Amino acid sequence: MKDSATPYVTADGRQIGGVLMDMRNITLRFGGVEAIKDISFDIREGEIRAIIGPNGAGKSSMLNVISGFYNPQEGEVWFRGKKRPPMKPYQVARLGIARTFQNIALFEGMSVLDNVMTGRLNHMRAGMLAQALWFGKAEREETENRAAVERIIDFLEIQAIRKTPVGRLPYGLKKRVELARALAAEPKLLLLDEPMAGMNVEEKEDMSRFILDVNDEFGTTIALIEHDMGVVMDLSDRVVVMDYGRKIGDGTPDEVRGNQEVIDAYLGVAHD
Ligand SMILES: Nc1ncnc2c1ncn2[C@@H]1O[C@H](COP(=O)(O)OP(=O)(O)OP(=O)(O)O)[C@@H](O)[C@H]1O
Repeated sequence: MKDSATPYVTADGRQIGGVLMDMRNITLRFGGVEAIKDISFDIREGEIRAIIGPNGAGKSSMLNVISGFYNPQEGEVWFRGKKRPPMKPYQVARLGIARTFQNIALFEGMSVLDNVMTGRLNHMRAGMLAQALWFGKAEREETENRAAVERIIDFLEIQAIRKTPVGRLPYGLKKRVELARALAAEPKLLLLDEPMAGMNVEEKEDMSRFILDVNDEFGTTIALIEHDMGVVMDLSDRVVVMDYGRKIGDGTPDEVRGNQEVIDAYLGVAHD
């Protein structure tokens, strides 16, 4: 089965490797509220992994633990075979974890190109003075960064709007620019917070295709939270189901669909 760490090839020919991220017995509290209760799951290299659950289940909290926004009171976060100590989000980003946000977080007055360039900040090493004087290493780095960003802009088919200020774009395209910016960081793990929220059917289809293409083309491991069940079941290799801060299901879309506790949670069956 796919729970062991043995690499395998999916039905559509994608390579799934060993464990990339391992969440072990995570508990997160806000005062008296236990948003996450002793949850363990892993994310494997090359996988598309979804976290689903009814409102208030703890999904955003979990994504925020993965991205370093919250540090859990209990449990361990392992990334690329190493236990990750409590960190700030920018330190987590440097480890190779990038994310998008539920409420788009772009610079509205800046062009698409400049927004995507901000995703490269972790790849800019030359000092400020060298950059200001524009020579040597700084110049090489700038050329490399521009080339990487242009590749992503082409890949996500946003060439036509590269000079447009983000504030003027329709919602679906802003979401795509946010994806581009996260990809510009060349992450090992890409976190998507409700990538389809607020989109129409056509925009959802486009976004689904881009998520699959990113995973396939760049081999990026993806973890996402999403409310649209059809999308989740179509895209994901495995799904974690949360309810009231607990994990109530974990497996392939088919396994999760057949899980009675999951069905009850979604139908709103009362808890004891
Ligand atoms: N910063 C916070 N302070 C206090 N309580 C919080 C905070 N963030 C989340 N919670 C609580 O933790 C629980 C889980 O919330 P969370 O937002 O993680 O759920 P969710 O599954 O993402 O919900 P939704 O689908 O509605 O976004 C809820 O009871 C929520 O009220």
